[in-house]
Amino acid sequence: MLELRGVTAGYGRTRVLADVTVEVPRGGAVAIMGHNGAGKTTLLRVAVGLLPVMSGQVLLDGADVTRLRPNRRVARGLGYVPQGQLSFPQMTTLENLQLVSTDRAAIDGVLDTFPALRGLLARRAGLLSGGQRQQLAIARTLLTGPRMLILDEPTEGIQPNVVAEIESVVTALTARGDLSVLLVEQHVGFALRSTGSYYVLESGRITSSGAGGPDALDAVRAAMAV
Ligand SMILES: Nc1ncnc2c1ncn2[C@@H]1O[C@H](COP(=O)(O)OP(=O)(O)OP(=O)(O)O)[C@@H](O)[C@H]1O
Repeated sequence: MLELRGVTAGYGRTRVLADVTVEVPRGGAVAIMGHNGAGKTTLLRVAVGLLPVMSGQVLLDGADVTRLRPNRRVARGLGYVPQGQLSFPQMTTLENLQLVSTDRAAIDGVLDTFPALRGLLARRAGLLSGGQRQQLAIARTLLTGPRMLILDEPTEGIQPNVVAEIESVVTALTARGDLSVLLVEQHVGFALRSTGSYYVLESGRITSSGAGGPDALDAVRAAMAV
């Protein structure tokens, strides 16, 4: 479970987030939506500990982690997949995974969620498609065994015909029940289908929130049209 309580944060003296409160329940999945520049990545960076709060608190499984460094949060079960499908391009898919764990059983377990990667283990990551590289980035983070997974725009820069593949991976993860997920995603339909609740962030403030599902589509579109 992850909670941001009344978080105000930004860069230098510039405030980007103002009094933001977000809760991801244990085993639940939450989507954050909003226009470019609304502060979504900033919110995730605060959750992970890459950016300090100006005020407010971050709680992980009920414990106050506001002052903990990112590596200490990871040790407590936080996993973060930043934007950009990051991988080491000269290394193979398998070698990229082995940077986190050389336990073949653990790698096999994670690959169950990424059947597309199984046949690509010997291929250099630099030769993978954007969608495949995104799956590799998520798989690598899953190898750290997180209970709380943070995904920043997994479909960013992905060809439209592969977005459904990423959606099915994310949906499989959010359906697991033993993993909490915080998802930033521009594709509103995908975000609502794969999560249980949503928040809309506009100019650093939460302007709308509610239960997810297809019924929320109109509410979110209206909130984002303002
Ligand atoms: N390192 C930084 N230094 C100064 N300002 C920054 C920095 N990173 C982001 N910002 C500013 O903070 C605001 C919010 O940026 P952020 O990346 O959190 O938005 P976002 O909602 O994730 O946008 P996008 O959908 O484009 O990724 C923007 O005005 C941005 O210019």
